[in-house]
Amino acid sequence: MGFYPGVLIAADAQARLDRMVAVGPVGWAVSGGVSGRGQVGVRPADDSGRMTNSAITASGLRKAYHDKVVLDGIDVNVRTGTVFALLGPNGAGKTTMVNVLTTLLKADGGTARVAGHDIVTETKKVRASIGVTGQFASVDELLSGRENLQLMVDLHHFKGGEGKGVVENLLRRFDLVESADKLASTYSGGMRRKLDLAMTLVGRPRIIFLDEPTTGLDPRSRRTMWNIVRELVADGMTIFLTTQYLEEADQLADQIAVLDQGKIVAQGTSEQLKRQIPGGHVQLRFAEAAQLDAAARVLTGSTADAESLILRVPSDGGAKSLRAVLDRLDEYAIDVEEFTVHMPDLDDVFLALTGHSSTEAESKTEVVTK
Ligand SMILES: Nc1ncnc2c1ncn2[C@@H]1O[C@H](COP(=O)(O)OP(=O)(O)OP(=O)(O)O)[C@@H](O)[C@H]1O
Repeated sequence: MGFYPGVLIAADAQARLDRMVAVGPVGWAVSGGVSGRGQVGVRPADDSGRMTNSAITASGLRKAYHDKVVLDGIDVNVRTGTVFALLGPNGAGKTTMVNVLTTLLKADGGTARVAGHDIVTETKKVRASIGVTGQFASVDELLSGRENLQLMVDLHHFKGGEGKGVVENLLRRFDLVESADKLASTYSGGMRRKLDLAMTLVGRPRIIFLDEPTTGLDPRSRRTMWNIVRELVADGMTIFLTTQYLEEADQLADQIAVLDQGKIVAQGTSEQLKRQIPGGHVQLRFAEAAQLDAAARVLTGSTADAESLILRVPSDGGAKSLRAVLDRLDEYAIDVEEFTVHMPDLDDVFLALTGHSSTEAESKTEVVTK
């Protein structure tokens, strides 16, 4: 699933222009430098005009396709200037959630406000406040990077020189200067994603929806995208991110919601989620069954797997408890082949919460583009 933010932007250029005029002249931070959290972001106001700290709120959102329930009463609260990650395997309903919040799709029930505006009754205002990049970039392949950006600028009707400044600054900020005049069709997957995001930023959105921004990217491009996201948040933007990568949510998100079969099965910080499952353990591999049995007898609470000759010993991963395990083995002259410390990660969380691993989702990951 994915969608084409270009349609959204084109349909709403005037509203964005109105907002930009209200906000003031365009001035891009070339370096993407830190300007302080919350400094740039304007707090949304609710109907009574009160300022709120929530960039996005949703309550009881429901959506079904025929008899298939995709969103089954979703509640979220995304604080302004933070990264919120909606984590789930393929088909969990992530794109549907993004489409509903960005007003591209009507929910069957529930309410939501984005940038303080109701997604049903204030569609235009919502659209004027957000930027969206999907899994499938809205980049026009027959244009160069610079031309794609210029097209966005033209849609926003910047005045004269201001528009040129925006294009050049974004090219520099996203490290696209060298390839600016090459056709986007020659860009790598990572470059295309960067260009897509740069195009979204032309409208100076306060809230950005990134629908699986790194799916299919190689590890280096993924890290580049993570750094860009961190810079955007440092500049005061709010990011609603969907991902099927546990590490991505762990790395970027202030809050993570785990979506499974239409429901949010857990929500919290990465640390809070990790705390919901049993603690870490030390894994010891032995060369012989006799050694495994001996170790199992002297290390209390351990569980042995005779086939793999592996013993799991509960541990907090701290130096003290690790030393205690090794000292005990020494004391009984038991030789260990391999010693690894395993602290719980989000994959363990997913397994504990949903009863199934996220491996299914990750193994689907499409062809990696360089
Ligand atoms: N227009 C549609 N008509 C019918 N079913 C749909 C439609 N759009 C999505 N679905 C179904 O709804 C479910 C959720 O889809 P969605 O795209 O929201 O999931 P996702 O978590 O974004 O997954 P992916 O990572 O594969 O994009 C899937 O089973 C999908 O097949």
